[in-house]
Amino acid sequence: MIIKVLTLFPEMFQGPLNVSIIKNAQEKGLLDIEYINIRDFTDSKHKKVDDYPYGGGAGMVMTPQPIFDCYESTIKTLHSSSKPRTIYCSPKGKTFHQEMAIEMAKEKELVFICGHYEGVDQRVIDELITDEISIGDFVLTGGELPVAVIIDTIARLIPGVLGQQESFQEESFYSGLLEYPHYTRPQNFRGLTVPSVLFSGNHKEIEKWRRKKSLEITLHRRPDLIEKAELTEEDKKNINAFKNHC
Ligand SMILES: Cc1cccc(C(=O)NCC2(NC(=O)c3cccc4nocc34)CCCC2)c1
Repeated sequence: MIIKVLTLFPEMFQGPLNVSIIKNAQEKGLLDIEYINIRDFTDSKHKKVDDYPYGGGAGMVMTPQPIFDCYESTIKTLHSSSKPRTIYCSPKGKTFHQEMAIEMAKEKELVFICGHYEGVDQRVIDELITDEISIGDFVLTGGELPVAVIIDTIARLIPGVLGQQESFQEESFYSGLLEYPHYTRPQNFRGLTVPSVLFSGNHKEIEKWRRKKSLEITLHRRPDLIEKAELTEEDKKNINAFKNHC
């Protein structure tokens, strides 16, 4: 997959997308991420990329010219004849969730445009953007971190990016429930012990315990996920038992 990120701050991405699994994916050639600095495309002699908002008000707005020129130059380097999927992260966007990551991971090429200050001139969104996406309801200083989050969720879905072991984790998410508690060595840490079922070697019992813990945690913290999950008869019995105990 080829990803182009149009941003004023390419350095913002050097940390999160240059380590571990995502770095590995790029080294394996499964993913090619290029950062293009929008500032390199401004035609103002003072390198201006933002300006005061028409109609007044606080803050600055990113001007359209550098973004349009940066975008047009970028898509020339892409292979798809049609206009590529172009994502703008913003508080007004559709709330991001795993299904959207799965759908985007099927694309061969993706372009991200990062807003900063108060955002981009609306004409950028109207003319260039195919998907306006939000990662949640909170205030940020810029749209770079949301782009990094979305790239992370997509990259791990590209075949070959996750090792055998990690991709197994993938399955657990699709159960639609929150994960059971994880434990590792030592068995007794400062007197804090690990549930004994995990040493029983009885994989059926261990699976039952894990499923029960997932249901319990999900019921308490994200009951909305229970509605959507595929539940067995045993799951429903366990849920009723939890509800009766509460
Ligand atoms: C609830 C709310 C209301 C009004 C403004 C803001 C706000 O944070 N405005 C600042 C910007 N925020 C985001 O881009 C941004 C923020 C949050 C989630 C996101 N998911 O994608 C992009 C996201 C917009 C231009 C530059 C940064 C937030």
